[in-house]
Parts: sequence; structure tokens; C-alpha cells
Amino acid sequence: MPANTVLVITGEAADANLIRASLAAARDGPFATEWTPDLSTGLSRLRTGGVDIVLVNLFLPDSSGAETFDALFSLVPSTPIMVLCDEENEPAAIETVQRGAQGYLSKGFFPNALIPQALRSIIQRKKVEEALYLEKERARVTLECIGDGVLSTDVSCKVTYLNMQAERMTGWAREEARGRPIAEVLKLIDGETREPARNPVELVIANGKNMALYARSVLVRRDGLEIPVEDSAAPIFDMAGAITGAVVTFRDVSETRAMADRMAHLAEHDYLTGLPNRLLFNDRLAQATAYAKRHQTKVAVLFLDLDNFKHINDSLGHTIGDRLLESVSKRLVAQVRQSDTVSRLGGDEFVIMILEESHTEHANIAAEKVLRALAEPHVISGHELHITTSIGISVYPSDGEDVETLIKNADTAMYHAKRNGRNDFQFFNNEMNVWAVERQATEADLRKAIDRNEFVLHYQPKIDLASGQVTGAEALVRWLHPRRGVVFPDSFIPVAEDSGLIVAIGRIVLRGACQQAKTWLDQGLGSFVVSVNVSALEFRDKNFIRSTREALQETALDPCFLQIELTESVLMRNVDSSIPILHELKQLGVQLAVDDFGTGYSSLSYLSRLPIDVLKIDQSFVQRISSKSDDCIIASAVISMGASLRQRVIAEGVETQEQLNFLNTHRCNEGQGFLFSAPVPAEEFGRLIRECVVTPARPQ
Ligand SMILES: Nc1nc2c(ncn2[C@@H]2O[C@@H]3COP(=O)(O)O[C@H]4[C@@H](O)[C@H](n5cnc6c(=O)[nH]c(N)nc65)O[C@@H]4COP(=O)(O)O[C@H]3[C@H]2O)c(=O)[nH]1
Repeated sequence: MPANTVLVITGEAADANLIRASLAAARDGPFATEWTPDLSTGLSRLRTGGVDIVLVNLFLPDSSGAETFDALFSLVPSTPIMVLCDEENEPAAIETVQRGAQGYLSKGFFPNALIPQALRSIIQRKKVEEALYLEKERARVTLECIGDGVLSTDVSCKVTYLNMQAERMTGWAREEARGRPIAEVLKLIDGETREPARNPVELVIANGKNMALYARSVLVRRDGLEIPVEDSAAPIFDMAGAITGAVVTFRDVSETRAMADRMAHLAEHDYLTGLPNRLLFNDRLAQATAYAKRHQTKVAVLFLDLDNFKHINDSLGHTIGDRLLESVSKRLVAQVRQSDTVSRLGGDEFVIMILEESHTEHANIAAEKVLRALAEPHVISGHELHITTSIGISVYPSDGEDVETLIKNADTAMYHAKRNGRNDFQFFNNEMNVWAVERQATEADLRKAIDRNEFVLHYQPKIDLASGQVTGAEALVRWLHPRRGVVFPDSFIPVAEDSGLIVAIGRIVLRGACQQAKTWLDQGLGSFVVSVNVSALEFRDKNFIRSTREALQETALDPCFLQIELTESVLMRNVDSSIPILHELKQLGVQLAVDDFGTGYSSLSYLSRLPIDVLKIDQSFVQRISSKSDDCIIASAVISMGASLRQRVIAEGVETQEQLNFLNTHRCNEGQGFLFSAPVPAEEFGRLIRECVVTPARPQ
């Protein structure tokens, strides 16, 4: 054990010797005793360090009384100082004890055998005190610096300590809070029920175990502000293992809880419209059907698909498309009751769950209201957008007992509503399922057909009614199905349009028709135009112009021999965006024809704005021509409309001589129909031309 160094500062050498002798006799270890006769040499010695205890006589040659002590204490505050005194100086010595001295030693005790022991214990106690002080200081600084609130109580749950963060969060100053019940200072409520929550400190003291706070705890600050908090409490035990109190630490989790709430909301809602997403909708529908089962009620599912959304999105951009979806979702929510759920499944598909009693009158009413509300123009960024929707409705339990079936069947019914002319609603029936299965099979077969190129083109001649010359040929696609044989376009074009496969099929047709026209030209069969039908989806496809150009280039066909037929409804659906596409096509050098003319709602002013070469009167008008029919008036009106627009007019579906006579009388330019020839394969068409089998038609 290293010797403890004792510095004796006294002007009396005899006293110093007595003490030295006393310490030399120490049995529990050595002392190194040093002596200085006055304060200044004492202070110098202390500055060099290594002194464990100072024994000082307050009355020195260069200093006297309390001043002596103060000078030493201020230099070495953590070194114990004992004052040496005689009876007469005892009051001054006692006073230094109040100023920080460890004690005093009267002259009569200098030789006492207990002195070494006493000094040793003072030295050790001072060291322990110093270590404890540092420990406590470290803990205090840590507690004041950390971002969590820390609060401790005694065993009766009275507050004993709050760190600075706890002061801020509770609104209680440490001094004010001390001694108050914890429930008053740390006031917690259940964030969900808003009932007071039992304070964790009370539970910890009762159970003697650590515990976490209730997950949705909210701290009510002294001024009433509510802060969501999270954390834990732990008991404090004394050395004997008895609980003396508890510490609770808590942290402001407003941001993390808000973030968690946001994440939970996002997981169940559509980011764009804020409506419940598919996940939440499915869950609500499952609950609603379970309720309906118990109470023998019904649930209707309305499946909505916006009719022209894709086109608006493609032509005006996604920002406007998004705003339109927001506008649609607001209108949908406004049309149904609060107990119903409107959800966006994605894209332009929405579903609505309607709770019914025993009938489906709410679904009926809601569908009608939705159709009306959505058809009102949506004004977005200066554009007046018109959109309609098709709605399919399935009803629990008759159309399905589970969520998946109900949505699938409502979707199928929506499909039928769309096919029936859009802007309408349709209840599901079981026959639709058979149809849906067939449709699926057709779609799957069509995909294979594209890969295997199972398509052929038939050509139907167009005849100049005055000269009887063939002026052109309409290319009409046929599908050579490996099992079903020849499939006509009406059976597969709608499926191809709905599935988007029409774009690929259209390319095959376009290229095939250009190739055939070029072959006929090269064979010297005469100069006539070959026309192809182009669906809405192809026409609006951003690559349409490019693939038309490529087909012409690859086949080396002069563009003036190609005609693109577009139905009136395709053109009129969005005239503003149709016009630039039509102009681009015209720039390529191709001809443009309006198919099924008369069935849409084109006005003359619109038509005059379109760069159209040919109007094709829909066959329904032609076929109703008879001597007494009023339809004759329409047919003649359409012919004169074409003439006034300086466009060639072709009558489609000419079947009888009577119709032909009528058309000739009204100076219709061209005709097409079974009277001249049905659509035929390319070789046969070539033969027809070569052998002049097509009957020239002269007015009779
Ligand atoms: N009752 C009657 N019908 C006649 C007469 N003359 C011709 N037809 C038929 O009327 C349809 C005329 O074609 P469309 O109106 O463009 O109507 C076409 C067209 O909209 C569509 N289509 C045909 N080929 C294609 C194609 O390659 N692409 C696209 N997108 N659609 C096509 O399928 C529809 C039906 O085509 P098809 O079955 O070939 O039916 C053809 C043709 O065979 C007649 O005198 N009387």
C-alpha cells in the first residue's frame, strides 16, 4: 500500500515532530509526513501535488485565522484539511469546519495512537465523496442533456426529480413539482378513449417490475397541450432490495406517430384521390357481406369504368388526367350515402359498395345519380372535359357470396354496359358469365393468332356508279381459327379492341393491304385505292402515324393508293384532338374516309373542319331505301351533304337494283355491296378485275 502524504503546516516545530512521531507509529500502513513552517511554503508545496491531507495551524508567521484556511481551501478544495488548535483557538477551528474543513485536532491529542487511523479514514472518505460527486455530476449532466423526459418519484409516488426535458414536456418546474403526486405532474390519457390512463409509476411501484407505457398514451401538459408519448418506467431499489421509488422516461412521439398514421392511411387509401383502395374496400365488403348474411340483407357492388378516360389522359397529359380523376371521385362520394364506400381500384376504375335492405333500389338510384353527375362537364385547367361512365352491378348474395366473385361479376356487367353503348348501367346475370368465359378464350386465342399470323384479308370492290369502274377495294380481315374455321370480324374485333390487341392486328392488316395494293399495281390491274378500317384505339395510338409510314415505305406503295377508314364516332369523340392526327395522315399522302356516316352526331360545321376525302353512308340507310320509305329522305340528305362538302360519297351495303337506282338518281358517286360483290380473297379479287366480272351499273 503506498504511503499517504501528510503535509503539516505549523510554525511550531515541536508540534510537527509530535505528529510525525505519532504517524510513524501507524500500524495499518506508512505515512510520509512533510512539514512547512508557514503558509507560503505550504501553498508552494501543495501546488506540486501529491498531498493526501493537510494539517494546518491557523496561526502562522505569515497568516492567521480563517484566512489561512481559506487560502488553502481555495487552492486544493478536494484535499481534506484538518485544523490544529489549542484550547484557546478552538472556536476559530470550529468555524473552519463550517467553511469546509474536515475537522480539528486539539494539541493534547497529537500523540494519540488513534490519529493515524482517523487521518486514514478522512482521506478515504474524501476520496469516496469525490468519486460519488463525479458520478452524480455525470448522471446529472447526462439527464439534463438527453432528449427524453425523465421523472422520478419516491415510493409514495410523489415527484422527487424532473430533468429539463421533463420540465418542458409537463410544464412543471422541478421545484414546483417536487412532492406532488405523479398523476398531477405527469398527466396521461388514453389517446383513443380519452379516458385517464393509469400512471405507469403506480403500476411499477405496485409490481416492482419495469414496464412500457400504453402504446397510445397522450401526455396532457400543464397548459392543456396534448403530446403523444411513448416509453417506460422502472422501479428503484435500495441496497436491501426494497423499492424506494420509480423512474419514468418518456419521449415526444408526435412525429413518429403522425408518420405511422400517414403510412397506415397510405396503405389503405389511394394516394391520388384519398379514397379507400382495393385492400380497404375488400375488407369493408367482406364485413358488409358478413353483416348482410346475419341480418338477411343485401349488398350491391357498382363497378365503374370511365368511358373516354384513356384518351383524355393520353391527349391532355397525366396532370389533367389526375385532376379529372380527383373531380370524378368527389362527385362519386357526393352521390352516395355515408354508409356506402367509394373506392378507386386503380387507373379509371372505381367501385362503390351500397348497403341494401331487401331490394336493390339504392343501387339503382345511385347508378342513375352517378351517370348524371359524371356526365356534367368537368372544368379542369381551362378545359371543359366531357366524360361518361359505364356501370356494372352485382348483388350479394344472388350474384356472389365472396368479395372476389362480387367484384368480378360487377366487372363483367360493366363490360356489357360498355358494349351496349356506354353511359349506362347493367345488373349482372348469369348468362354474362358464359359470355365472359368465351371472351377470355377468344382473347387468349387472339394472342396466339397474332404470333402465328392466322389472319387473311378479303377485299370488297367499290364501284364508280357512273362508269361502273372499280375505284377501290376495302380490306376486311378474317381470322382462320385452327378449330373454329373462318371467324368474321364482328366476333373478334370488339375483343381485340377491349384487350388492346387491335393495335397489333391493325398493323398486320395495314401492312398486308399495302403489300396487296402494291402487287396489284405491279401486275397492272389498274389504279385503285385499297382502304383499311382503323379502330379508335389504333387511331389514338401514339405510334399509329409511324407504323403507317413504315408500312408504306416497306411495301413501296405510293401513299395515294391507301385509304384509312375511320368511323364517325371515332372522329367525333374528340374532334379537337382528331384534327391534328388527320392532318398528319394527309401529309403522308393517304386518303381519309368517314365510315358508318350518318350514325353519329357529326354536324356539318365539324365535318367541314376535317380533311376528309370520302363519306361512306352507313349501310343501314342504304338497306332501308324503298319506294315508300322515309329513310330515303335521310339517304338523299346524306348524299347531298357530302356533295355540299365537296367530298365523294360512297353508299355501303348496296344489295338491290332498287337501291342502286335510287343512289344513281341522287347522284351518289360510288357504291359497295353484295349487288356488286361480297368481300373475296385477294386472288379472286384479281380475277374479278381481270375478267371484268363486276357489273357496271348504269342508271335504268
Ligand atoms: N349486309 C350486308 N353487308 C355487307 C354488304 N356489303 C358489305 N357488307 C359487310 O359490311 C361490312 C363493311 O365493313 P365495315 O362497315 O367497315 O365493318 C367492318 C369493320 O368495322 C370491322 N372490320 C373488318 N375488318 C377490319 C379490320 O381490319 N380492322 C378493323 N379495325 N375493323 C375491321 O368489322 C366490320 C364487319 O366486317 P365484315 O364482317 O367483313 O363486314 C363488312 C362487309 O362484309 C351488303 O351488301 N350487305
